[in-house]
Amino acid sequence: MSMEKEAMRPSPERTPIQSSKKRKLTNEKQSRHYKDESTSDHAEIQELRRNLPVYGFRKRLVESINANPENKVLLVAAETGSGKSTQIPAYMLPYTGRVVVTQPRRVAAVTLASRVALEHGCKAGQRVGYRVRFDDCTSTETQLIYATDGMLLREAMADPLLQAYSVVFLDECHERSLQTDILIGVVHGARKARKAKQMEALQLVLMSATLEINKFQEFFGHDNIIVVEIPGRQYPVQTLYTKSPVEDYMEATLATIVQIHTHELPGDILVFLTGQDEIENIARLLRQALQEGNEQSKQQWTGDQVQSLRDVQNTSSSHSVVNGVSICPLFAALPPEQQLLVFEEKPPGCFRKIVLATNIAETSVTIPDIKYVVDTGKHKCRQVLSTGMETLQIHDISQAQAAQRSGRAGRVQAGLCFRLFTEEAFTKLPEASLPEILRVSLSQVVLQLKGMGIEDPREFDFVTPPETDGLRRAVELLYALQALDEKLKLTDYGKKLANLPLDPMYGHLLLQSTVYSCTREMLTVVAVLSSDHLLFRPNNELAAKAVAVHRRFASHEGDFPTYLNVYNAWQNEAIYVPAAAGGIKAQTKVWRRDSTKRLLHLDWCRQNFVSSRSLVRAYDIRQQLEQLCSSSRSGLNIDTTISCGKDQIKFLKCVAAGLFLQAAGRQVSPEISGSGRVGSSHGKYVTTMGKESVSIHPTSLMFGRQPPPSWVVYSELIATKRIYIRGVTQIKEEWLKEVAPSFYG
Ligand SMILES: Nc1ncnc2c1ncn2[C@@H]1O[C@H](COP(=O)(O)OP(=O)(O)OP(=O)(O)O)[C@@H](O)[C@H]1O
Repeated sequence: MSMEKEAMRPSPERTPIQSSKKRKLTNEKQSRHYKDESTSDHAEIQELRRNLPVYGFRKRLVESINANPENKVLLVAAETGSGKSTQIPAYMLPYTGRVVVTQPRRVAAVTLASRVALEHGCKAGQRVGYRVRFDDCTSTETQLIYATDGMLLREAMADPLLQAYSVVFLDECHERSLQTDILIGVVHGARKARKAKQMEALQLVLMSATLEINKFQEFFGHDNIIVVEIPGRQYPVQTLYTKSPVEDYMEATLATIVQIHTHELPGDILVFLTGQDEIENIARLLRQALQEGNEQSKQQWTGDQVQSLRDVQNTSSSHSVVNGVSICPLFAALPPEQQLLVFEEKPPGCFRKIVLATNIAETSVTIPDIKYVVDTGKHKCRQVLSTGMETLQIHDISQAQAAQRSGRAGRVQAGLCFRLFTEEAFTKLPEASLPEILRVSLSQVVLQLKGMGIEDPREFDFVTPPETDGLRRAVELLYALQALDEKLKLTDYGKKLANLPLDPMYGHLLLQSTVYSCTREMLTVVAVLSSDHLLFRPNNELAAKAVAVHRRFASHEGDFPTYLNVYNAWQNEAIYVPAAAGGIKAQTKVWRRDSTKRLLHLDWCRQNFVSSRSLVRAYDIRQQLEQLCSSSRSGLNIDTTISCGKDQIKFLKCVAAGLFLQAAGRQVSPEISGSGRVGSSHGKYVTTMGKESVSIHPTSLMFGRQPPPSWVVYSELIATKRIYIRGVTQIKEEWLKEVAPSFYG
């Protein structure tokens, strides 16, 4: 791609967004997450807070929430970076009981809590804390909780009146995430119920930079809301467009990063890509470009070492420093502690950070020192096909998302946003994103609503009601899982499913393990499925070695038994001590005393081309699921030690029983069989639900297996140019009738 610098220059008529007031705080002293209060410049942080646009509105905001006898809903619309998420909830603290602020994403909830704790002179978990799936960092003294929307929804299942809270803030409402949308209805219901019972009023605040005020006026009623619009932003962000459409946005991304790096002033770069694959590819190409650049002009880029950050496995998705440039990936599947590395200061000798992120960095997060944003204008989002199957596909973003992305610059200094599309293309983007409720499978939501006692989901107060077809499909799925009875009431089994923080299908897989006596094994499989890809395949000369090493884990039966083999091998051959129990230091101590020649966790992972992060995350999730399953409070009371041992059939039947709705049979194409290539990796399968034609994904161990399995179940569908299945395990067709007679009988 030829992307001339001139093409990216701002045209005179494009005036950058103006700051309401010039601020002259230097960014060197910006405090970082997790920095102890004693070492931070508290006075400077307080001055920063006073300089935020929302500060002048604090009295009005507090009064709107506090002196609000009619209990109206407050809508706050203010620019990105103006202080909504960090300041407004905290303004309420002296005047109210417990406050919860929801975020669509966990990284935002965690980093906001850390930042606000720092601003208030405490540590996360004290007065300010967070709650995200599999991680509760709150205590009895916590008054301000940042939580993912999913976590608050889960709390509402146990406490529909949300009695623990005085004020609920729903942040980033413009995103219309499924859980936030449902929460709006749930909190609305809780408010009415509390009023009817003459209990303390529950205050509700909706916040966003790009709030569709009309939509919410319609929902709550014009007279029931107070709108506070706060103008101005802290620092200006100049937006630049390409002169003509780019042909290949990956190429354009790389060229733009290199262009910024070589021609623009110091400042960190945040790049929005669609997923892990793209991030890893750009990271690899960037490392090459930086190394080559260094060969050509050593004097231009200081620092000449390729180094890895401490404790981080050197894989293509790891943080790495090349010639003084730190390359940091940020995507949802990265374990939380890896995600947080992005927010840390650059290592010594490093003068620029380049963050390669998915849309998890799009809202609510402040990555200090970001001056440049590169926006591909794309994201990956879930979409239900007409057959009811859910896929992940790449789509254009909305104008609201583009505004959020550019808002990640200009938070601690003036910024520049490079949009890799034309201005005309921008005007053609939809103003707001299509609410997630219209795009995704609703089975989990229907299960949650039923768990909250809402018998008929059609009667729920939806901001945007889902399509009847979507609801019908969700109810059918839950009925097929026997979570609902003939009258569509939640069964006891359904209650158990609703208590698991898992997709209903994975929850079902886990609960089926009690029937097939393989709970120990299935806990591991479900934990691995909730983590990320375990096996790491490098894109370089080590690829063949990795394939050979992986062979020892490979099970002829497919991906699930292979996951189990990897996890069990790690448990037997590696020494791992979780951070809470002493981490690396404790591991090294055990290792010194160990006579069995086990390897340290990271060494084992490196040697076996296994992602250390995915294993640690799977380990954490497994621990928590195990606790939940065995506790009587959850109503599950499962013996988590029951194992099928070497009885592979029990294990495979359980996989079939858990995923019977995701089964596919092999379709032998005549032309392929005619050419004698029966069973080649080109083999296609047809799903039993929806009769979709699918292929095995190349990352599955089943890809290209000879002979190919006749019947499989799968954990995931991926749609690119064709539809692929991943997490593929071989089953027998006759098992389907045995394990799900009411469906296949
Ligand atoms: N971790 C951090 N490090 C440094 N400064 C921060 C940090 N978090 C927040 N800030 C400062 O506080 C400002 C306000 O952040 P806040 O997240 O409250 O804004 P916001 O209005 O909620 O933005 P958005 O709509 O993008 O979520 C930022 O612009 C930045 O100047």
